[in-house]
Amino acid sequence: MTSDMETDAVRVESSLWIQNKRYRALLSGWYFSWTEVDKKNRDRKTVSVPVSEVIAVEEGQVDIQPQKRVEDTDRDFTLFYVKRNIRSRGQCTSWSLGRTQFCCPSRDLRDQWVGQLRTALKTHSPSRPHRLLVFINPYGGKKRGKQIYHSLVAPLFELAGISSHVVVTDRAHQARDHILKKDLTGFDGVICVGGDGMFSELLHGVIGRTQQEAGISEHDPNAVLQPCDLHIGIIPAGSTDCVCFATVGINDPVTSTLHIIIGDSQPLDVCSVHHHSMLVRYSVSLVGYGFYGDVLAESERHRWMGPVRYDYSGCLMYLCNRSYPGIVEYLPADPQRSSPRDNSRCLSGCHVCAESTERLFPHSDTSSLYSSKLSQYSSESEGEWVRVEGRFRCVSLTCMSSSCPRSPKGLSPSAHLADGTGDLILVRDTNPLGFLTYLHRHTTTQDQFDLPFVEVHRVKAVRFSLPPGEVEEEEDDHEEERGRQSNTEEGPEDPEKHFSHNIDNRKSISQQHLAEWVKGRETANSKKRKKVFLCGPCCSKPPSVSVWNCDGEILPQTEISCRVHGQLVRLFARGIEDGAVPWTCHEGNRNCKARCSLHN
Ligand SMILES: Nc1ncnc2c1ncn2[C@@H]1O[C@H](COP(=O)(O)OP(=O)(O)OP(=O)(O)O)[C@@H](O)[C@H]1O
Repeated sequence: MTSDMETDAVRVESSLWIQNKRYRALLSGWYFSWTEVDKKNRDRKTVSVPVSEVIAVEEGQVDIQPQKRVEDTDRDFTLFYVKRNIRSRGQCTSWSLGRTQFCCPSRDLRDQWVGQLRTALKTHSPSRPHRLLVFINPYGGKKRGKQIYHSLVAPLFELAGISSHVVVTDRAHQARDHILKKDLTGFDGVICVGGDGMFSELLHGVIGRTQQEAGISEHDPNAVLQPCDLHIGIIPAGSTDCVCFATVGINDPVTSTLHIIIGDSQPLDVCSVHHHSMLVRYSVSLVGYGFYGDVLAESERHRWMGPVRYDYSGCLMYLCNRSYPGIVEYLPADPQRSSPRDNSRCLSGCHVCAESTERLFPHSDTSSLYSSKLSQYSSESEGEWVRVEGRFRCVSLTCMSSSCPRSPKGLSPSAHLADGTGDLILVRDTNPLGFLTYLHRHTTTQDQFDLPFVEVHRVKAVRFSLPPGEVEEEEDDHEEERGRQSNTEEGPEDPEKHFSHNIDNRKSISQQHLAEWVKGRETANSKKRKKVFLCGPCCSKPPSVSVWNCDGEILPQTEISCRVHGQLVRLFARGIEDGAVPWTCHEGNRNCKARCSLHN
């Protein structure tokens, strides 16, 4: 074995055997690679694994599948690492656990290799988590959260030496409350096993706790929020796993677990939603009014259908052919930096997001990025608000592409995960065929913004209000609704009151309850409406006010203001990888890119 420790870059080299074949193994800088040597001493196939993607190095012959098996032999060691499963060209890859068993000529050499590899792992992966707090929603998705965690995730955490404290939730909002109130000393991150609803709980808990500790009021719409230290991990096990899909590229529990283990860190923009001076919610994927709000409200009434309720409600709402009046004001982002129509994709290592880190957090190196209070808007002037008034099929604001298996490009294909901006999509009233074309283009390669009734803007903030007449009616409706509820002994309390109360007390709000309230409001609305619209086969008197869908939750408020907070939280993810970059280099491969140490 030769070893060169004089320079910073460790270099260790020796012959190793895999199943009686001789390999030349090399640990050099950031990579561990092994090259098959044929009988004439010629190098053949090389496999190169970044040290940062090594999961564990174990003495002996070790396997963890189907269950843990250790054969403590003297001259063997087993390497576990991230293995990419290339599906087909252009498609996102899942990760799995790679395993290679090496045999050394002596025990001494085996111990040296194990020692050097473990040292390299510590040096090159300083930000791996050691202790995690895991929340499992036993009722999310197909109710397989516990099974997914215990069979797929826990064995990998154990292999990587990560200890975890597991909480199986008994009720909605338990995870959020736990993060807000309990002592989290010693935890390097919080993990949810569930869907977007569970992620949202963790998001609210982590942001809320960070602001409490920093003494910042979340209710102040203009507050500069403190970026959060505690990383969030998502093990997808819900019926909607959009955040996981948009930040990892695939909904796969093993892929997500491996990202958590190697300590990947993806900053994420978060949009705060306020109603006057009250925080309503935080959002990362969609704040949508009109069609997307109606579909959610309708789907909540059909929960018994399971995930198919979204398709059913989507069809129904399309047939209802509704549009809504509204006033949208937005604060444009700098058009020089990027545009929602520049055909770019925010992929792992995105330069737009990297430049934004420098802009959002000037005068800070990455190590101190989240340990000091930083003003991200200090160097920027606010700019001028733009006002748009009209009738809209939908108004959507998204801080990410919001791609999902159904719509691989997403709501806004060129949106960035961490550039401090969101994309505002305004779909004006149009004929049913036009709107169908818009919706259909989300599932094809055609540009959904290339339609005369659609506009898209990259923004820093948005305000939505109703035209004056509608405001009056809206307020009347609330009065009527309140009156109706106070007269009914068992009637639901006013959700707006209920919700603001809950924000302060961090209690749960039932979406079913809200959906009922929305239905009640629609009925009251249509009774009062003097104007009569013919909107489609399913209803003759449509409401003139819709609801907001905020990451899959219905908001009880209509007039809201939204502000994008750049890189407010961090996920254990790295963004969507470009599938074209090879991780394994076969010597002489012309596609070999910077990731391979052997050919650079
Ligand atoms: N033990 C529990 N009982 C009831 N609800 C819970 C429990 N734990 C979490 N929840 C709530 O369930 C909601 C949905 O959970 P999750 O996102 O994990 O699953 P999902 O199947 O994707 O749900 P949806 O399709 O409704 O978003 C979350 O908003 C969360 O607050």
